[in-house]
Amino acid sequence: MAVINVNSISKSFGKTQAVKEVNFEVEKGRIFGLLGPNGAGKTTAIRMINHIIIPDAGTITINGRKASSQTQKMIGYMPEERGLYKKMKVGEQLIYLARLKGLTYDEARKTTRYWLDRFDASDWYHKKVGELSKGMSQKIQFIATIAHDPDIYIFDEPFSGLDPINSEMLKEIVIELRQKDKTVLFSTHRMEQVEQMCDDICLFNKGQVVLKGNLREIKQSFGKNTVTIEFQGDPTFLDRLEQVRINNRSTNFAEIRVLNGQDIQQILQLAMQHAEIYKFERVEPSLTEIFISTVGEDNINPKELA
Ligand SMILES: Nc1ncnc2c1ncn2[C@@H]1O[C@H](COP(=O)(O)OP(=O)(O)OP(=O)(O)O)[C@@H](O)[C@H]1O
Repeated sequence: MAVINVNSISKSFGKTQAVKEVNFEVEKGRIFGLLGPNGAGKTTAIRMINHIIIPDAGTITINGRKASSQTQKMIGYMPEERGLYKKMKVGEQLIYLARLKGLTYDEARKTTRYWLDRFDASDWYHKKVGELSKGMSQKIQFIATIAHDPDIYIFDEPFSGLDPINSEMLKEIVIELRQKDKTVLFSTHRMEQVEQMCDDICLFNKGQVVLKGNLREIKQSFGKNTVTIEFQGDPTFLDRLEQVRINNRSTNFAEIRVLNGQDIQQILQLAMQHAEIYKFERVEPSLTEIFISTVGEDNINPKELA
């Protein structure tokens, strides 16, 4: 039985259909990524799973029980809009929130100390939340979500605002949750995080699911019609390639998706005429490429895909 079962849910706000007949399942002990361009309906779906808003149609079950204020208690939920009490001190706030989730004072204090220490944030115990930077309060919000040790976690854009060190720390903790057989669903625009963490994904576009399943299988199904190239020299030869789409381009690297039967050998030959080639490899497409080819370039602001 799936831990989270989303069955044909729809939701409109006035004339905007935010979510349209969406289905997906999240299995126990797995990390599930919810992806999609801005406005695709991810947060609306997440709010429905957390019973913050109610679907116009369709059903959601959590561990087999219809989503309700009761199932809300089974979930550690970090919403997109971060809500901490700015005037309260970090330590007392985390203890207060953990106690609301049912922990005794001693348990709440112990877990607060543990997680602040894990995030190198023990010094903040007596600081007011209002004095923290965006990234610092993001970490506190994350601790508040996980400290009571629920079995299900839902994070809406957990990496936004975090520097690379803290993103890495958060990633490690999410992977640890899976090792403890916890179930995690999170939304993100950070494709590299998804590639490194997720077992399964669901890609939304315009309120509908356009791609879902096991990440490994999805990548395999796209075939090895992509090359990555590392080179030294003038990168403008890349602009001369026809019938390709270039992603993840930098001064000495590019990921080239080969379209319409373009010959990979010709790409190599052209590259060798203009640059010193360090590496030329035929690979499965990156998730960025899968995202763009599925959703369509017109629907994406490139800045969305970090
Ligand atoms: N409370 C609301 N009232 C009116 N429209 C809303 C409301 N919430 C969401 N929408 C609309 O529903 C659509 C889906 O929004 P949603 O926030 O679910 O997208 P998202 O995929 O989470 O986007 P992003 O990646 O930008 O966070 C958008 O067109 C948005 O304007």
